[in-house]
Amino acid sequence: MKYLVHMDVNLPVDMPAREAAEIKATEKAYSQQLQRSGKWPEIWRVAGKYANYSILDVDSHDELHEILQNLPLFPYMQISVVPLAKHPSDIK
Ligand SMILES: O=C(O)C[C@H]1C=CC(=O)O1
Repeated sequence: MKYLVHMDVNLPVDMPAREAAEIKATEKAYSQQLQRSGKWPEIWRVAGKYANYSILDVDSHDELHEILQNLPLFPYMQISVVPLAKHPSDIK
């Protein structure tokens, strides 16, 4: 099951720089582990914003929720999810 996920990050302005750097590094490792596993096949930066559009490919709504909830930046994100169905004109 594929989902288009929009993540908009808003770190508190008073978060210490070291804490912000640590959380971003942990987030990157978590994201890259999921990319290697095939569950997070696409991630794109929204130009000019601390936001991304991603494709996640998982087995269930529950698995998607688990992955998103475990994002280290989850407490600082606005997330929206669009479930994707196959388009009838897709030739693949
Ligand atoms: O930078 C972001 O868009 C937020 C987050 C999502 C994956 C990752 O490595 O960081």
